[in-house]
Amino acid sequence: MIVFLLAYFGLNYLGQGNEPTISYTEFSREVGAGNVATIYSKGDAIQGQLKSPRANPEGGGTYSKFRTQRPAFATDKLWQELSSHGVTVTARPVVQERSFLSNLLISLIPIVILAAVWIFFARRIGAGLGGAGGMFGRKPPPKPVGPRPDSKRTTFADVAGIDEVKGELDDVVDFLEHPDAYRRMGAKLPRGVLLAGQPGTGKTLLARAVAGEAGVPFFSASASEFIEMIVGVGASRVRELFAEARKVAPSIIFIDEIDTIGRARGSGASMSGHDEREQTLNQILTEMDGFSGSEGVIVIAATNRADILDPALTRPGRFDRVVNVAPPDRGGREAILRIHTRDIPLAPDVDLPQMARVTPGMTGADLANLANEAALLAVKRKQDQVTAGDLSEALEKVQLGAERTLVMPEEDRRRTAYHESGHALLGMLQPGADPVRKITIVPRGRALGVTMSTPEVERYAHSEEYLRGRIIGALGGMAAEDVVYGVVTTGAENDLEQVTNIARGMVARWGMSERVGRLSALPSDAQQAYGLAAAPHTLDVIDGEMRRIVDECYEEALHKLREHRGRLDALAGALLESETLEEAEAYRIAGIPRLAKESETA
Ligand SMILES: Nc1ncnc2c1ncn2[C@@H]1O[C@H](COP(=O)(O)OP(=O)(O)OP(=O)(O)O)[C@@H](O)[C@H]1O
Ligand SMILES: [Zn+2]
Repeated sequence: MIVFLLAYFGLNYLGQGNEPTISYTEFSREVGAGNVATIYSKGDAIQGQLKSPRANPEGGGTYSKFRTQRPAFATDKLWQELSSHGVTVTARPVVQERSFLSNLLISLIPIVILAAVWIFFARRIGAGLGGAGGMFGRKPPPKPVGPRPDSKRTTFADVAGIDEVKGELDDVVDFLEHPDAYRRMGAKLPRGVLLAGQPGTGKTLLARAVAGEAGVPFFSASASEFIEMIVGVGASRVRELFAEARKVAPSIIFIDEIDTIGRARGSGASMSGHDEREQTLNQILTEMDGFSGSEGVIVIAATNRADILDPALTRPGRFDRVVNVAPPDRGGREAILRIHTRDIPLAPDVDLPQMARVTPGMTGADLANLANEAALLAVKRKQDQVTAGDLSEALEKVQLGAERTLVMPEEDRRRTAYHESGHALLGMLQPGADPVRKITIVPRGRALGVTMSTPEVERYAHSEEYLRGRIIGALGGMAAEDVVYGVVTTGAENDLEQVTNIARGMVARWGMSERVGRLSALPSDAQQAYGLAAAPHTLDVIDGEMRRIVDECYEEALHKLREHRGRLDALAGALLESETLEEAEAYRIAGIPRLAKESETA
């Protein structure tokens, strides 16, 4: 672009000033002699070109280009004379006696106009007409990727290691397959499904597989595409996208990176582009609200920042189903490796279970990449099979090339395994506590691991003993690190938040502290509105009581974990091995009978 500009400017500027200025008389003589081919005039200034060159009056050589000035007294006879001698007259402004700068500016004008027109049309074409508006990196509007005969369609068989997630999408598939059956029953269907999970966990793949399973067209767009555009276009593209999808319903619309337009308003949005974002988001919401619910268009959106999404997005009737897509555990990684080595001839020494063992933390995309790198190595070495050596070399390469640490350091895994085992073990030991459903050290979101326990039946009132049990369980992670390593890490932030909330409730809201008494000691918002606030002295007492409860619970947690150290080690070891333990397995490994059943009736 720069090169083009200079060349254009240079030509224009250097092209003048060479020609001599001749007298008007001489000019008339040349006209009379029939030797003038062309003239340009502006006002009284004339530039022209002779048919055959003349000797230069101002110096040596000859000239054929010239300039002259028409005297004010020249009459219109000139015109007659010119025409009678067949002179081609072109009237047009001539650049003359201008500064370097104004010449430059004038030279730029046509380019600026051209560029503006160019951009305008490129965008128009790209935005609306389905043409090739690729000049500015814009993608053409999404075309449905339906079941095409030439390409293999993606199905659930192509997705591995995230079986629970597939299960959650089964009914979406069923609905897309038999929309009429649902319609007849008057059943309302999910309109939007939000897939939340870190990059590379297979969200796009999953959405594609839902379409493939149901055999319906798949429209895919990335939310960031919408806001790259000039204002107003994002929303109209959304409108088109939905119109297209409705035409061929049942169908799926997939919107990747929904967080780029769906982040909560006012959360770090830049000033520019803000409107466009909001308009586009509103258009999506409007389209979804406009669904009658039985049209058969399902919107699947993906994000790796579910935490920053505008709550408007997850309201009922919109993306009201949120499905978390976590990275795979060991078994899952093995299954994914199998899928991605389906078409690769493997040498007998390849041990996929072992590969799965040494790749904790890797996502499906990482593993697909790993398999491909190994195949590339084998080709380079002219082997006809991929060997275990290729795979481990590929692993090294993939890890070196990655920006983030793909494989969690063993040190962190061990610590996480103990942390989660601490939560779980105390949950299992505590009479009356909610049963432990699942323990995992597969990181999700910002958590390095998760221990889930949910009540068998919904409880509406909690005893003091139950609440203390919850606090002890929540402190269990920290306590386990304390017992095993003698130091604690930052991994317990969330746990402490929970602990604090429960303790505050016990002391200040539920009358479970002798010293504070049966007072609602921390005013609710409503009470504050009436000017009711706790006395400073009361706040001190509350603080002291909360500390006392939490300290007592922590002592008990430490005590119990020391007492049951063997169980703690067993759980942590099993977690390191398989990364995820389901309820029955967890209780078996800890050697604890499930107590939950009896206590639930209490
Ligand atoms: N669970 C899985 N099973 C099989 N292959 C997987 C799985 N997860 C990811 N992959 C492989 O990784 C590729 C990339 O995954 P995909 O694009 O679906 O991830 P994503 O979660 O949508 O990532 P992003 O957030 O970066 O868009 C897939 O095309 C597939 O080859
Ligand atoms: Zn924890």
